[in-house]
Amino acid sequence: MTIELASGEAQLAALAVLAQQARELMDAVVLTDVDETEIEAVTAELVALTERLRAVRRESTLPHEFAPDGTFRHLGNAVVGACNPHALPLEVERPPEGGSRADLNFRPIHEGPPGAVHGGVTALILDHLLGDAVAAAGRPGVTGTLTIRYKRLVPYGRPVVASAEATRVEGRKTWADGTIALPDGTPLVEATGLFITPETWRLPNADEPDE
Ligand SMILES: CCCCCCCCCCCCCCCC(=O)SCCNC(=O)CCNC(=O)[C@H](O)C(C)(C)COP(=O)(O)OP(=O)(O)OC[C@H]1O[C@@H](n2cnc3c(N)ncnc32)[C@H](O)[C@@H]1OP(=O)(O)O
Repeated sequence: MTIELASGEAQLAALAVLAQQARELMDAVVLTDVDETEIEAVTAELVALTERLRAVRRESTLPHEFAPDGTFRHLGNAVVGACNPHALPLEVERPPEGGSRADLNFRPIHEGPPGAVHGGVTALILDHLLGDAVAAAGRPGVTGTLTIRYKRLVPYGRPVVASAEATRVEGRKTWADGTIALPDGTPLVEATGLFITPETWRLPNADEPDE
């Protein structure tokens, strides 16, 4: 059985709480050291819980939309979606001086090299943040290219700061730079991306170079 995507805000709020619990479950799974009997018992309970959630299904994840308060949101997004357990979720701010930034804390579930965050995970975060920065500059687009320079291992369990800004516009193409850094500003990962506004998103002045 499927239902329409339009859902009440109470259901979405409950779903966000469920997604957070699912994140805590994932964190518990990667760190648990209980014995195999307990693992099997928990697994059996999870099978039953999974089937309860599957009883009524959407046809796709929660969409890009405007919330009742007028803010734009994408609750099903893999990076920022409060209702998507895969999402950190990243809480992106747009400072008055421009660009985009987010305080974040990676977790053991994000491990790549021993004791550090997987490079694909930091690339995911920077892809989104650079994309948000070009959107904040009025040039929303999809990633054409993303270049990452890994300068130091990224720790999990410690606060880090991600930031990005649009740097150049040329027709439908917009470039952005970004970093993930320690709170003292020490850069850990740097990124440069080219974002392209698809023809179907055509902006009124998209063919006019801004420079
Ligand atoms: C409703 C939503 C609202 C959103 C509001 C904001 C929300 C808040 C922020 C969200 C932030 C999300 C951030 C995550 C963003 C992803 O992760 S998006 C997912 C990853 N990216 C993709 O899947 C893109 C897949 N590729 C495509 O869709 C198409 O190839 C593209 C990129 C739209 C280009 O197609 P096209 O428009 O047909 O391009 P085309 O006319 O051939 O070329 C145009 C120009 O771009 C160049 N170009 C084309 N492709 C490339 C490329 N890959 N590399 C370099 N140059 C290229 C061409 O050389 C050409 O250059 P010029 O000759 O004009 O100098």
